[in-house]
Amino acid sequence: MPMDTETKQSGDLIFRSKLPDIYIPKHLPLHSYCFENLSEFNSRPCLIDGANDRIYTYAEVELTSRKVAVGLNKLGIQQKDTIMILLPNCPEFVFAFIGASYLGAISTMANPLFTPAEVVKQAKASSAKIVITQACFAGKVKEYAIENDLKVICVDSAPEGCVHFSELIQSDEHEIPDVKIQPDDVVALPYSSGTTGLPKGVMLTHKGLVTSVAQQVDGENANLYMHSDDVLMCVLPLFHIYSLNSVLLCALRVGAAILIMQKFDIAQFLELIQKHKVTIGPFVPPIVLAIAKSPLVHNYDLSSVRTVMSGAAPLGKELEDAVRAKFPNAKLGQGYGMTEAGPVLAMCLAFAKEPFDIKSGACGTVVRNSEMKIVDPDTGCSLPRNQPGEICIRGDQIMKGYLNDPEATARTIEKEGWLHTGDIGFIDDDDELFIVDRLKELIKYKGFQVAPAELEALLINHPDISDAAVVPMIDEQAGEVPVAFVVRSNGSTITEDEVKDFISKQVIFYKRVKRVFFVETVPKSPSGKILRKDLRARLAAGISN
Ligand SMILES: CC(C)(COP(=O)(O)OP(=O)(O)OC[C@H]1O[C@@H](n2cnc3c(N)ncnc32)[C@H](O)[C@@H]1OP(=O)(O)O)[C@@H](O)C(=O)NCCC(=O)NCCSC(=O)/C=C/c1ccc(O)cc1
Repeated sequence: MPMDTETKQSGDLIFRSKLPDIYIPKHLPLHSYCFENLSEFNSRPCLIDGANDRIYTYAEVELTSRKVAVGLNKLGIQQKDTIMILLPNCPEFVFAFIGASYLGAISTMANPLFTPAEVVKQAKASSAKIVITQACFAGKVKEYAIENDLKVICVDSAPEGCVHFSELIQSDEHEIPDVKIQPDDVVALPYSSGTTGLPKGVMLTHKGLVTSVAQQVDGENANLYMHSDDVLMCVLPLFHIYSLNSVLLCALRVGAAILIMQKFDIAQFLELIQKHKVTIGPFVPPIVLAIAKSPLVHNYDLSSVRTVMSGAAPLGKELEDAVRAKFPNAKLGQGYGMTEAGPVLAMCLAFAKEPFDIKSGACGTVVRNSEMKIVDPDTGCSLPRNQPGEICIRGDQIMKGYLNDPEATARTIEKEGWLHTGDIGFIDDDDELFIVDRLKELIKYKGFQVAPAELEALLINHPDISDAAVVPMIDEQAGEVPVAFVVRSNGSTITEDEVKDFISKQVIFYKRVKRVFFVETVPKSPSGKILRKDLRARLAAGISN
C-alpha cells in the first residue's frame, strides 16, 4: 500500500519514501551491525579477489579484521585515532577499515594515485597516525612519516622502515581492547569539497553509516534488495564512499560476495562478470558508457546480472537505454549519493524486493527513515512537486559535520538538521527525483570530485598568473573536465601548455586542467565571488583562444 509521501511541517513541504520506515539498530557499532547475522553465512564467500580468485569466507574476514584491530592497537592506535588507508581495492582495505572500526578508530581513505603533496595534505589534516598502503606508494609519505613519527604499513612487501601488513594479522584476536563506541563516534573520514571551497574531512559516524546501509538493504521490502546468494562487482574504488557504503558495507550486512577488481579494464571486467556470475553491478556512467560501446560485450554471458545501478554522476537517457540491451536479465536504475549525505539520498525503487515501476532518467526516490525537501535557492522556501530547487535531506544518515570546520558545517547543515546538497532537482508526481543542474562549484570527472578552489589556489601561485577561475567543461568520456580561465600577469607570455604542465605536476590525473583560456579579467560579483555561471555560459557558447 503506498503511504502518504508528502507532508507539511512548519511551512515546509516534506517528501518521504513510498516504503514504510523500518527499525534501524543505530545503537550498534558499524562492525557489529554489518556482522549481526554472520552466523547465517559464516562459511559463505565474503571477498573474492578478482586478481587471483582467492576467496575469503565471512568467518575469515571477521576474524582477520579483529586480528588487525589488535595489531593496530599494538602499533599504538587507540580509540578515536585516525588511520589512513591509501590502497586500491584489495582484501586488506577491508580488513583495515573493519579492524579500525572494532577499535573505535577512524579510517580516512585516499586515492593511492594522489601526488605526494595531496597525500600529505590529507594525512596532516586528518592527523593520521598510520598509513596503510602498497610498497609502490610508500615513497609518497616517506618523508612526512619520518618527520612526524608516522608508521607506514605495506600490504605487499615492506620497504625499509615499513611494517608488513602480515604482522598485524599475527595478533591474538582476543586481545581486542574493550572500547565503548558511541553511535555518534566517527568511523570514516572521506574527503570532499562539498558545495564550495577546498576538500574537507567528512565525519561519518557509526550511527550514520548503519542508518544509510539499513535504508538500502534492511526491511521486509528492502529498497536495494540483495541477499547472501548475490555477487557484487566491486570495481569502483573503496576509498570513495559510493563503493565503501553501497558495495562493501551493504554486501557485508546481507552476506553477499564481493568481487574485488583493482583497476577497471573492460575485457577483464566482462570476464569476471561471466566467471563469477556477478548479480549486482554498482557502476558510474563512464563504466556504463564503456559497456554500451564495447564490441567485446557480445563475447560474454552477462545473463547473471539482475541489477545494474549507476550513481555518482548523471546518466543520460540514451546511455541508459543503450546499456539496457546488454544485460538481458537486469533492472537498470540510478542511485543518488553525496559523501556528506552519508551518502545515499535516493535509490531506485525498481531495485526493491517488491519493485515499483520507474522512469528512466530519475535518480531514485528518497530513502526511507529520511526526509527530503526542495527549496528555492533564492528565498529558501520549500517548493511543491515538479518545481526544481535545491535538494535538501534530513535523517540520521547525514554527516556529523566537517572535521575542524564548524563554519563550513554550518553553511551545509541548517540548525533544523537539513543538509543542503548544492544540487538542483525536482520530485515528480510519482515521487521520483530528477536532478537538472548544480548550484555547487564541484566538477565531476568520471565521478571523481575536482574542487575548482584547489586548482585556482595552485594557478595563482604561478608568478605569471595574476588571477584564475576553474569551471567544468562537458566531455563525452569523463562527463566533465576542469578547464581554466587565466589572467596573465603584466607582460607575461605564459602559454596554455605551460599552464597545463604546471598543474599536472602537482595533482592526480583527473584534476589536470584540460584547456586554458586567457582572459583580461575573471568575472566576479561585488563581494568577490567568481561568477562561474558566466564562464560556463561562455564555454557553452563556444570560446576560443
Ligand atoms: C572505473 C572508472 C570509471 C574508470 O577508470 P579508468 O578507465 O581507469 O579511467 P580513469 O580516467 O579513472 O583513469 C585513467 C588514468 O588513471 C590511471 N590509473 C587508474 N587506475 C590505476 C591504477 N590502479 N594503477 C595505475 N594507474 C591507474 C590510468 O593509467 C590513467 O592514467 P593516464 O593515462 O595518465 O590518464 C574510474 O574513473 C572510477 O572509478 N570512477 C568512479 C569514482 C567514484 O567512485 N566516485 C564516487 C564518489 S562518491 C559519490 O559520488 C557517491 C555517490 C553514490 C551514489 C549512489 C550510491 O548508492 C551511493 C553513493
